[in-house]
Amino acid sequence: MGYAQLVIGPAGSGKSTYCSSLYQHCETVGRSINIVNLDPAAENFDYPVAMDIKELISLDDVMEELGLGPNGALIYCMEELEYNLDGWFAEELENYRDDDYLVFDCPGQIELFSHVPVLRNFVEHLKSKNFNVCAVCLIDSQFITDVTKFISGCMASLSAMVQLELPHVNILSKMDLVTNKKDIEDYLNPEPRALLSELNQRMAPQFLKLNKALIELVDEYSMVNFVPLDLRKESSIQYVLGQIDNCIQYGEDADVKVRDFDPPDED
Ligand SMILES: Nc1nc2c(ncn2[C@@H]2O[C@H](COP(=O)(O)OP(=O)(O)OP(=O)(O)O)[C@@H](O)[C@H]2O)c(=O)[nH]1
Ligand SMILES: [Mg+2]
Repeated sequence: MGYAQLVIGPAGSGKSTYCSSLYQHCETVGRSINIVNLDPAAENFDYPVAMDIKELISLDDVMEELGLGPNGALIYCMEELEYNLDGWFAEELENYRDDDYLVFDCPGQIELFSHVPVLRNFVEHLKSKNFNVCAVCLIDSQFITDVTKFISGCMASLSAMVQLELPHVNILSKMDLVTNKKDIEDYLNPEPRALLSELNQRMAPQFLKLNKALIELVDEYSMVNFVPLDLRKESSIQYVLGQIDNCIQYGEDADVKVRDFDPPDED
């Protein structure tokens, strides 16, 4: 059984920075982790790249040779990855053992969840190779400043959830930039009724029914569950990682192993 995180979220939400902080954290605690770059446009990396989609295809080449714009070229690159799941990707994957832990740093384009089934098929492929996969969805805390933005963040996350059908950990990134913690706390574990009344105040009267439906949706899908992440704090990274590990049952077998080899009491 392998373990994998699929790190997703809007452009600039902090995915690559999260991956590199996670890598450093794991170095510190002596845990093995492999970060994979799935962004064909990525240029600089703050983490050692275990696998790189750019070895398969690069965005610049596609834009130049096919005359596509950046978003079209990205879709083309990701479809190329899909086409090579049993070829290039399977060969790369063979370098990893059964219990290895992979973290996929994805591109930020929303089209990847809303338009094309690439990531979904990618996930199915990982599952067929016996990986336990979890989606790690980053939302920039700077965007969650009022109820309308909060709902919009929830919807983005929900659309990924529905497309990918994966266990999901929602993360509020860049907590170091939040000066007034109180503003954010209202959204970390919000009361649906409080959200609704706030939303109703913000919107014109004809939206009352829609607001109610939206809040119910968010509530029923348990979307109102964001874990704050402050990369300055080792304890925060550790907590987030713990939540994700839990999701993919990482460490449960290891626990059993440790118990099996417990030395007998000496006295
Ligand atoms: N203050 C602060 N800045 C951050 C944090 N995480 C990311 N950033 C900054 O936000 C910007 C975007 O971060 P990235 O990690 O490149 O975001 P990304 O989601 O990988 O972006 P794309 O790959 O373009 O989709 C960079 O300038 C980062 O330095 C954080 O926790 N705190
Ligand atoms: Mg990135």
